[in-house]
This record gives sequence, structure tokens and C-alpha cells, in this order.
Amino acid sequence: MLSTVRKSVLATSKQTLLTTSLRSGLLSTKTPLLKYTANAALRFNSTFQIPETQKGVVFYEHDAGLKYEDIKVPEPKPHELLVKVLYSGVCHTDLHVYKGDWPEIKYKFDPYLVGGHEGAGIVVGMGSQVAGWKLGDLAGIKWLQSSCQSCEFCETGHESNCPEAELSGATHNGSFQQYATTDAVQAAKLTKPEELPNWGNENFNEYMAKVSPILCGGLTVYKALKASNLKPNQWCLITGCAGGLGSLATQYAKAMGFRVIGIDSGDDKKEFFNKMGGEVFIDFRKTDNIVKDIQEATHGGPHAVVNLATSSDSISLSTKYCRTNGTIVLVGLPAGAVVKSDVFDHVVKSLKIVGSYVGNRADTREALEFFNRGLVNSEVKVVGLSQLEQVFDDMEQRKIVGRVVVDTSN
Ligand SMILES: NC(=O)c1ccc[n+]([C@@H]2O[C@H](COP(=O)([O-])OP(=O)(O)OC[C@H]3O[C@@H](n4cnc5c(N)ncnc54)[C@H](O)[C@@H]3O)[C@@H](O)[C@H]2O)c1
Ligand SMILES: [Zn+2]
Ligand SMILES: [Zn+2]
Repeated sequence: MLSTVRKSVLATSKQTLLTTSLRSGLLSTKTPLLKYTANAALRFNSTFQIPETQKGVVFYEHDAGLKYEDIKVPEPKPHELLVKVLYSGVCHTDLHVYKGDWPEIKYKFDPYLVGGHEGAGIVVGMGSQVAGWKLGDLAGIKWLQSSCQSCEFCETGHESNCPEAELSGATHNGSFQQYATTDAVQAAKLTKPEELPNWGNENFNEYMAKVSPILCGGLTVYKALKASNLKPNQWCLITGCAGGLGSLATQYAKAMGFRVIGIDSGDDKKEFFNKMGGEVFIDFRKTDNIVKDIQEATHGGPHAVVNLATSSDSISLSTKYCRTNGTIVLVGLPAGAVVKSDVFDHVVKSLKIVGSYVGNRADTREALEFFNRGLVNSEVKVVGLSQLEQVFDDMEQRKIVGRVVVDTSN
């Protein structure tokens, strides 16, 4: 799947990697180059030639078609990085944004919107106020593009709840383009694979493709599992267990010492779930009594449920089978979803229902560490960025097993 040109480029040493990439075409294009030197506030290095235009997938209004177009390369603001995006995971959130499922968000069409918030790439430029980054560093673009850093939520590490938060792919153009800007404080620091015993420079492209879903999917499920209050050896039920977040949640849960029972549908999804380390799979389309099946398999119900399914009914159902004193974590955001729970059961069983929204910078670093240590294997299918519309169609029809990642070079 990964291009042989890139593979050969990446078999080089650390020092030669970026310049060789430029010669081979990884970082260069035939389009005219911007004269960044004209703006002394921006810092660039001659190693990186930034074109004026690039390929990106844009939409001009919700649910009215995606366009793979030549668009302008954005210029970083003083506090922003310019990232040459190599790969971007496709999260169901990108589909919700495209469909306009969440009217609460103030989407920014200027005049178009570029989705994507699981971008992995190389820092090729930065604004004058950026500190702590060097050109050539590897950076991740997350859903939380920036936060104010001074409100009560930012101050206490709840940055994703910041009322001023900017969101990649929704209020700020995201990672479905070859070059994207992102706030330098919130950008995720990615370790170079050559510094990791499990990886090495020869696997650079594979590393970048696989790390991209950790930037939303991995981070989100890791944080949600922390919010579940589970103790080692307790049962964790994951709804939507064979989707993008589900495949990662299964592995993080296992790595954190929990037993995993998953709900999804289809033999391919069951097989995938078992491969990810899941113990019991319930096919919601095949069972006659899902509550009974779950409670029997877990001897009284799971101690926590992490709801990742893109189904409102499945969320309400989780209040029925959750164990007494258990925690129900809400993560999936189907359009217009509400949780219907029986108050009597709710009180007598003393259930806790909590929402979990991506994670902060520490959660990001920790989630990446699980991946870097090889405790979580991000199983991805890589396709060209130009195929994004097809990926959205497949996602809507629930055909995708695990995560699809787009390669911005084609
Ligand atoms: N809270 C957050 O911070 C956060 C972050 C990222 C994503 N999300 C949301 O999480 C959800 C999942 O995202 P994803 O990228 O994993 O989506 P996905 O499409 O990859 O996976 C969803 C899975 O749910 C399964 N499913 C659908 N109906 C089901 C049902 N009734 N019972 C069990 N499984 C069912 C599908 O078959 C699919 O495998 C989306 O709504 C997304 O917006 C939330
Ligand atoms: Zn996401
Ligand atoms: Zn804030």
C-alpha cells in the first residue's frame, strides 16, 4: 500500500531523510513556490520548499459533495506550525461534520472547509512566536486544534471543554490537505520512529500512517477508559468494537488490564475484534436477547460500558445491561442522540453516566506512549486522499472494519 518511492527514501539516515525526501518529490511539487522570505515574521528553512498550491479535499456546504481540488497552501499565524501532512486517519466525526450532524458547532467555511483531525506529518514552517518546535520535527494534528489556555477548564487540564476551543476540520481547516496549519501548543509531538526500538527509520511511512488514528481515536478511547473507573480484570463492554475507535479501545482496554466484551455486527468484524484481543463478541443483529447474553457472559453485566457505536438505541440499551454500581461512558455522537434510562433502575443500580470528550495534552502523550511501546497496534487500511468520498460512503454503510487512513500524496 505504501509507495516504494517513499519506502526507499525512508531507508536513509536521520540526517539525510528530509533533504532526500525533497529530491525524491516527497516535499516538493512543480507548482510555484511561495516567497516566504518576504515575511520576516515567519521562519522557514531552505530545505523545505513550500508550494503555493496543494491538493486537498474540501466541501462548500454540508452534505453537498466533496471536491478533491487544488487549493492554497495556508500561511501559519505567529503561534502556528505549518505541517506537511503525510497521512490522516478518517474518523466518523469527519463524516458527522460533513453531514452537519451537530448544529451546535460554528463551522468555518472560508469559503470552503477542509475536514480531518488525525493528521501526522513534518513541521515545515512556523510562525514567529512558536517555541519548542524545530523544522523537521514530527507533529500530529488533533481535533482540539487550539484552546485559550487561560479559562477555568484550560487551567485545570480540561482543555477540550474550553469555550474558545478551535477544532481541526470543523472551525479550522484540517488534515485532509497536503499542508495544514495548527496551533503549536496543542499540536502533538510525535517521536521519530528511528528513536523507537519497535520501529526504526526504514518503517517511517508505516509509522506515520499507523500513528495518525492515535491522534483522535486512540487518545479518545484511552481517556474514556480512564473515565470508566475500571479496575484490572473487570469487564469492559465496548459498543461499536470493530470500528475505528472500537478497534483501538479493545487494545487499550486489554493493555490496561481489563477484560473486553464487544458489540458490533458481522463475521468480519467479529474476527477483527478477536484479533485485537477482544474476549466475547455479541452480534447485535443475531441475538434475540442482548441484555441476557451480555449479563450471562460477564456474570452480572460489565463493570463499565464505553459507548462508541454510532447508534442512539445502543447507548440507551447500555443502561439496561450495565452492572450495578457500573459506569457508562458516552463517547459516540450520533446525530440528535439522547440517553433514555429508567430512573428506578438508574437509582437502585446507582449507575454513573459520564461524557468523555477527546483528551488533554497529557492524555495525548500517554496514548502515544502505549502505541510507541507496541502495546497498541493501529491496524489501518491506507487509500489515497482523492478516495475520501468513497471512504465516507463505506463508513456510512458501516462497511469499514477498523480505521481507514488517507495518504495525501494521491
Ligand atoms: N467523544 C469524543 O471525543 C469522540 C472522539 C472521536 C469520535 N467520536 C465519535 O465516536 C463515534 C465512533 O467513531 P468511529 O470513528 O469509531 O466510527 P466507525 O464508523 O469507525 O465505528 C462505528 C462502529 O459502530 C458500529 N455500530 C453501529 N451501530 C451499532 C449498534 N447498534 N451496536 C453496536 N455497534 C454499532 C458500526 O458497525 C461501526 O463498526 C462517532 O460518533 C464519532 O463522532 C467521539
Ligand atoms: Zn475523531
Ligand atoms: Zn480555555
